[in-house]
Amino acid sequence: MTFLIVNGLSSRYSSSKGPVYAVDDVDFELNPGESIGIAGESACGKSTLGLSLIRMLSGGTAQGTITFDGDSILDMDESVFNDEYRWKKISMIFQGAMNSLDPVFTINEQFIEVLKQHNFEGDSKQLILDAMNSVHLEEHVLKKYPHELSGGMKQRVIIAMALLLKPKFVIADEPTTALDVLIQAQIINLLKSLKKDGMSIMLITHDLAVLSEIADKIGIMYGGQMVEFGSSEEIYKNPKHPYTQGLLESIPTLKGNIPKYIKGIPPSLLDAPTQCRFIDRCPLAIEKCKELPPKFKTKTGYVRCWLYEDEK
Ligand SMILES: Nc1ncnc2c1ncn2[C@@H]1O[C@H](COP(=O)(O)OP(=O)(O)OP(=O)(O)O)[C@@H](O)[C@H]1O
Repeated sequence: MTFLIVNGLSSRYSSSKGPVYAVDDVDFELNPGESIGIAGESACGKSTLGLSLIRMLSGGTAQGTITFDGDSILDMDESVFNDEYRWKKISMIFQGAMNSLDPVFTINEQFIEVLKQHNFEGDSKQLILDAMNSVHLEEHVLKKYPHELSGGMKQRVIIAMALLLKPKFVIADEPTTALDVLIQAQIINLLKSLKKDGMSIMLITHDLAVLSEIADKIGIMYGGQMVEFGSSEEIYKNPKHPYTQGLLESIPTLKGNIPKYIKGIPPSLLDAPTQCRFIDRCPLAIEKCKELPPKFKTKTGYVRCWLYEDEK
């Protein structure tokens, strides 16, 4: 029983240098209450994937199919999507949003403004209190201005804003970046408790270690493609793609393993994918990798790597 099915999703931006292949042919699906972690290096298309799901790509277009609760959301009129989906069923915590709180308004005024923008008619006070409650912030915080709050509290306010209309799916784009480690742990615990209450989360991060706490499934992005997708258990215990293996080996462990790093730089997204995106950095590359690998099925998902061709 899936509630979200993403199939062949490709998102492109136009730029002065030509199209940017920011997301290329991505598939994944989620069951109710399941959460997915999206990991990968900077500029590999993680935010673009999230923005495509909430239809907020600026300067870009998305193709393929996204089915949410049985509706094909890329085919919907913008007004229908806005009235019925955006913020109500699918919401997003944008990267760096805590720095965009308006310094001249109290937190309560900013909540009310958000509700106004959504044409909300109803008991706004109760809705705001519910959202504050779900992020464990006390009512008195509503009277404060952003500069009176710590970074962790501001991030909670941003999460509360995303939860205001009680969506069932929240995309959290790097919600712990720029917070110190203790606050990071608090925010991750908060996301965990939201998940426990039944919310599905897409957690976008470049930090694979953070994902283990939240994600039931993981998608590893590289050069705009999801090069591996599967259950988090499979990805952590039996990573298949050499890039996933490299990412996992780059995490420092308490056992004292020396973290390895992946040499080289990611490909330019200005070039359309015609061969394996990882070919220049892959220690296991073979001749066949000059062809674009399809998605080979794994136990719980797929891997885009020719090394798994025989396991079809
Ligand atoms: N509005 C835009 N117009 C043109 N290109 C864009 C636009 N937004 C992003 N890009 C490009 O698309 C590619 C993917 O960017 P994206 O922000 O999705 O990556 P990311 O994995 O989220 O990176 P980060 O971890 O640094 O946030 C990058 O090459 C980026 O420069």
